[in-house]
Amino acid sequence: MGQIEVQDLTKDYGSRKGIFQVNFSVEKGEIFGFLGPNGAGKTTTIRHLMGFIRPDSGSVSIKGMDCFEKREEIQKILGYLPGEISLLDQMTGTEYLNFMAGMKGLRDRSYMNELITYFELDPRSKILKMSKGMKQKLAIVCAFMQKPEILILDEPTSGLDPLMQIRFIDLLLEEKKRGVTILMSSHIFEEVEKTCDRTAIIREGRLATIENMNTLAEKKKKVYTVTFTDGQAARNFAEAAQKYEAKVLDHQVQLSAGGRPGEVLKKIALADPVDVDIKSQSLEELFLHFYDKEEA
Ligand SMILES: Nc1ncnc2c1ncn2[C@@H]1O[C@H](COP(=O)(O)OP(=O)(O)OP(=O)(O)O)[C@@H](O)[C@H]1O
Repeated sequence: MGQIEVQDLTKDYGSRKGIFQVNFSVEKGEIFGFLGPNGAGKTTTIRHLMGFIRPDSGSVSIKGMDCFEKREEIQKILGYLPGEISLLDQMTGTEYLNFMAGMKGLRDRSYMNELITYFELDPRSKILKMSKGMKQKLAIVCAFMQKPEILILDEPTSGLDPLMQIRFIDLLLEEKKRGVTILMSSHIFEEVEKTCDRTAIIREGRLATIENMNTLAEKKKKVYTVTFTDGQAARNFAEAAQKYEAKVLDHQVQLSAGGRPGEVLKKIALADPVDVDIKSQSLEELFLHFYDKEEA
């Protein structure tokens, strides 16, 4: 059984809003991505995991504990980063972190301080006066500081600048090495691609697909741009490589093909070109159609 189990989870808000028959599980040590357009049901699913809402039907459990019945126990062991952060505005960042550390029974504050330094956060000012990015950093420190074995992260990098986004991804990869189980919703394909083992796409409250990121690499189309010394050599090669949708552009030929690259590369090698450039389709190109209402 997975660390996180979601079975036939349904919450019907009426007017076709909500989540319907959602099924997935997340194994120990796995990073599971949760993608989908605005209003698809990511936050609603996550709020069930935190025990904030009770399912209409189906079940949600973490480490075998029902998320609603055992919400107090579960919230204690989880690191949680909410999508919309509401912090205690009148406190300073430092007061807030100390308050939260106290609530979680965290004695050793050394990792908390390491995280503050790592994200270059100055927690001394009042939360009210903090920028969106600063508040996000504060919430990240709060979610990670107790080194939880399970992390639930709702759009964790929203509001972070590009450098901090990279730092966050590195932190996730470090946590993964520790064997932490992570469920993360996101709108950023690149961070999902860099970190997740599997990714689910939710659309209009229903799971559209769950993809394993390793096997996904094989599904991705690749575009091979093959350069020859002259146009005639390019045209000859294109003729021989028609099955790969060959297109001639002056003395270059573009081929595109899915699957493993071995067969195409052999064909290219036989033609002895001067150069080859290979580009893989991005996760965005592969997944974007799930965001298109027309296609739904
Ligand atoms: N308490 C509620 N009452 C009625 N409808 C709700 C409630 N909470 C959420 N919804 C609706 O359920 C749907 C799913 O919302 P949810 O916040 O889970 O989406 P999301 O995938 O997290 O979106 P985003 O990417 O915009 O954050 C939306 O249509 C939303 O309006």
